[in-house]
Amino acid sequence: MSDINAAQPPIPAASQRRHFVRSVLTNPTGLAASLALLVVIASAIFAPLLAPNDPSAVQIFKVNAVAGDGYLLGGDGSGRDIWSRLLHGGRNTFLGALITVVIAASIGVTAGLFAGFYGRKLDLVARWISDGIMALPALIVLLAFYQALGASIYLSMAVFGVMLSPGFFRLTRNLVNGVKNELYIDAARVSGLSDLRIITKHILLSVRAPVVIQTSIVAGIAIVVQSGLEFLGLGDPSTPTWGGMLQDAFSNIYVTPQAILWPGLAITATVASLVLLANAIRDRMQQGSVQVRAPKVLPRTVSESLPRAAPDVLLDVRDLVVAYPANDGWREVVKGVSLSLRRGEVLGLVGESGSGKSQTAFSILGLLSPGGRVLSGSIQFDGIDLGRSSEDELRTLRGKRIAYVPQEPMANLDPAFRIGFQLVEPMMAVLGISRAEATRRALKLLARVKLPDPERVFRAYPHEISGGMAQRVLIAGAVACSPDLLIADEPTTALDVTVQAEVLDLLRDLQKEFNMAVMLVTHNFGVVADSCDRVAVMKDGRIVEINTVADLFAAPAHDYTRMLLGSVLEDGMTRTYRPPMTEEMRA
Ligand SMILES: Nc1ncnc2c1ncn2[C@@H]1O[C@H](COP(=O)(O)OP(=O)(O)OP(=O)(O)O)[C@@H](O)[C@H]1O
Repeated sequence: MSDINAAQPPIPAASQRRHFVRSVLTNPTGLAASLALLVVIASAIFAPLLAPNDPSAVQIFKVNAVAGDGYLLGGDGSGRDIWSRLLHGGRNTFLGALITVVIAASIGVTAGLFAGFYGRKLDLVARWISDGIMALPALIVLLAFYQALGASIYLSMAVFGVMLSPGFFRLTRNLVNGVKNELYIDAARVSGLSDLRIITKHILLSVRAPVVIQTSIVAGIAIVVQSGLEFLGLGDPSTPTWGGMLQDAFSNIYVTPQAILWPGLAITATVASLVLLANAIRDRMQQGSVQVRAPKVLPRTVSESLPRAAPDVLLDVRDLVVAYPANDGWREVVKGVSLSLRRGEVLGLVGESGSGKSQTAFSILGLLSPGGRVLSGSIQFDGIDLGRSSEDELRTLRGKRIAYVPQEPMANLDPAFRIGFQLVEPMMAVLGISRAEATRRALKLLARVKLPDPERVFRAYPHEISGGMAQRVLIAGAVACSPDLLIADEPTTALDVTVQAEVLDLLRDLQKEFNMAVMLVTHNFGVVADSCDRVAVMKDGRIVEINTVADLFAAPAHDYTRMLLGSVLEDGMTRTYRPPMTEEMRA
């Protein structure tokens, strides 16, 4: 069965939930399973209306009768209507399964939530109990309880619910362990929410999807086990159930072999539908976060022919429009951006949060988030039209000629591998060099980015180094193949202020050494002043001003630039330039 042992991001909004359900139903398996379940459940609910006969009424002349004469599917060994018993049997079978699922999920999920959240002794005790229950042979326990508690299959199913609760417990506990240290949980704690509210609101939300899958599977198991017990003769013979029908049909198999078909089919179809529905939900979850389906109509078209950029221009972006699907069509997040970057030049991309800086950078890298599209415009890199390049061509460019330094260094190193491995493998693949040569170069690069004791860092795992060291490692990896263009997306934001300055100095030195063009995405005009030749100011997905750093600081043309510079001045962050005081600023 699938891996459902991973917490999923919460699916918060009602509209997103609707999209989630819709996308499960657009999967043919999900749709077929849901329809089948709907039919079976509806016929069980409306059994008293749909059943033509009393399911317990015996007609002696209809014993093992063939279909017809008021008995749609024939009569059973006691002369009762198989069709009516099938409908009513569904009711009773579902009731048994429901009891099992409710008890298993309530005990298991509650225990898992609290044990996972609080850990320590509570977790230890809960695990002991769970392991103890799992060690019991379920069938023997059920038979013993049946003897002790009397002939009620529902009591047995309640006991079976307790036996299945460790499955829910383990799943939930593992999921909670995965999410309880997330920042949004810390934020909820800091905001003063009680533990109970955090557990029931935030944590339960993020673990519910795998729990839903588990519920579906357990319901299938409960139906099979209940039918099995009834087939063995347990349960109330006067109550119609699918398992009881199986037993009756089996004892008359040589007289009316077809009678076993109907309860068998009902059980098989229901259990298969539950498992297939669980698989469809799991498949949907594995596709990642909920996405809005892309509208079919594109508002603009990608330009057909590109005028060739000037020879010293390495990157030429023209009228770039990037959009994401929204409920009412496309939502443009980059709205006609044009910029160019010469070889060896450093361009700063500044603007407030959400102004489209990263989306501009990611479209150059060809790494927009799922759903994101370049709707129009063009991106030329050294004469290559990136909009028309295949994914393979882009991958080759990204590895070798266009490098990227991310915002969160730790999140971009794989915790499972040593630093050395993460530097050496890409170098071997991209440059086609031997492991020994790649190792030699990696050590040299680690020394070049001024990491103390490069040998130790080479052998270290990411958690054994600091954030600043991790960023140096990533910079070393980025320049390993002497790229022509380096895109650095707020490379110092996650770092300590003193480390920020060192990393910026390093980037500047490497830029000169490798004569790289650098696109530096930042909020910080101080960084622009220190590191860039030119700067583009973005607001609401557009470039409102682009100029050399000196001219822009000396005479900002746009109100928004002046406002940004004004706020920088208040923070005292600009180290080199001081913007001139405008009338507004004086006021
Ligand atoms: N995956 C996505 N789906 C939909 N919209 C997105 C997605 N990623 C980003 N956006 C939207 O694109 C817009 C621009 O985001 P972008 O990340 O480029 O901002 P930014 O200027 O880099 O901000 P910051 O400095 O905070 O990183 C924002 O309104 C954001 O909500």
